[in-house]
Amino acid sequence: MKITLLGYGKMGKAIEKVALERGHEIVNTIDLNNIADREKIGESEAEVVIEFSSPHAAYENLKSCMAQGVKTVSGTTGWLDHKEEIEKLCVENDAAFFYASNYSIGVNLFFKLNEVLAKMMSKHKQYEIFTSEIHHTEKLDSPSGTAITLAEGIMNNNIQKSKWVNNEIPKEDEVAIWSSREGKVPGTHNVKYISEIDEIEIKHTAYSRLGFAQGAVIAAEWLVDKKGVLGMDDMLKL
Ligand SMILES: NC(=O)C1=CN([C@@H]2O[C@H](COP(=O)(O)OP(=O)(O)OC[C@H]3O[C@@H](n4cnc5c(N)ncnc54)[C@H](OP(=O)(O)O)[C@@H]3O)[C@@H](O)[C@H]2O)C=CC1
Ligand SMILES: O=C(O)C1=N[C@H](C(=O)O)C[C@H](O)C1
Repeated sequence: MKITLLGYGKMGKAIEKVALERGHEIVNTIDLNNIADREKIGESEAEVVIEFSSPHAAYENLKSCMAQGVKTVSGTTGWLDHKEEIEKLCVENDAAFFYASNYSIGVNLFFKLNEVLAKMMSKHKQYEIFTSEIHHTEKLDSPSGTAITLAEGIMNNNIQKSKWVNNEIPKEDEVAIWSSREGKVPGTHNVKYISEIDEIEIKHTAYSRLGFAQGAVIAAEWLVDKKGVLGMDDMLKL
């Protein structure tokens, strides 16, 4: 498969390594230095674009890919206010758009576990919900996209919770996300239910970026013969 990487930082480089190991070809890597290439992806030999850039750049990158009808896998976080618009452009231009806040298979199992636990715990009001995420100090957005997906999983399964707040004391209808930035941590997420007498905790710890990169390449392999708006639930059918 011929791949263009849009965004060539820590994730772009990890994805390149996995893609080459799986026998794919990287036909271009685009970052700020050669951003003009972005407008020509549709005419290039790339069969799929993998976009991991930065929260302020993703919207323009994805608008361009969709307008060109390009099949695109994106993992960039912190831009999701525009997601519906990108999905609409995808359909209008007969493109393909695959998005996940986290491409790790383990995290996607953890998302399902979180939903099941949230449903179970919604009947046990003596437990307070506490979610947290820890990432490396270079991370630009807060809270992490993964923490937002976890909070949404809780809200969808507990009618008492209707929004999330970051690093502030939650009101009764809010899910608290506590975010911190430490050293080179690849990504740690935690959901706790705390009562006066005990606590229940589920936790996912990424040891490196390998799981994110593998998941993104597997998503690209899956997307290459598809069209429309797709995600991990469509691919993994967990
Ligand atoms: N969904 C998932 O599974 C995962 C998602 N992520 C997310 O992916 C994103 C990238 O993470 P990471 O690789 O660690 O970040 P980095 O900061 O290491 O890399 C970002 C790269 O994007 C480049 N860039 C900036 N603006 C543009 C632009 N307009 N077009 C193309 N490239 C651009 C940067 O270039 P320059 O250095 O010149 O600014 C840099 O090379 C983040 O939002 C992060 O949260 C990360 C891991 C997993
Ligand atoms: O920026 C990162 O590094 C990561 N970002 C994603 C997020 O915001 O959830 C996924 C992963 O945790 C690593």
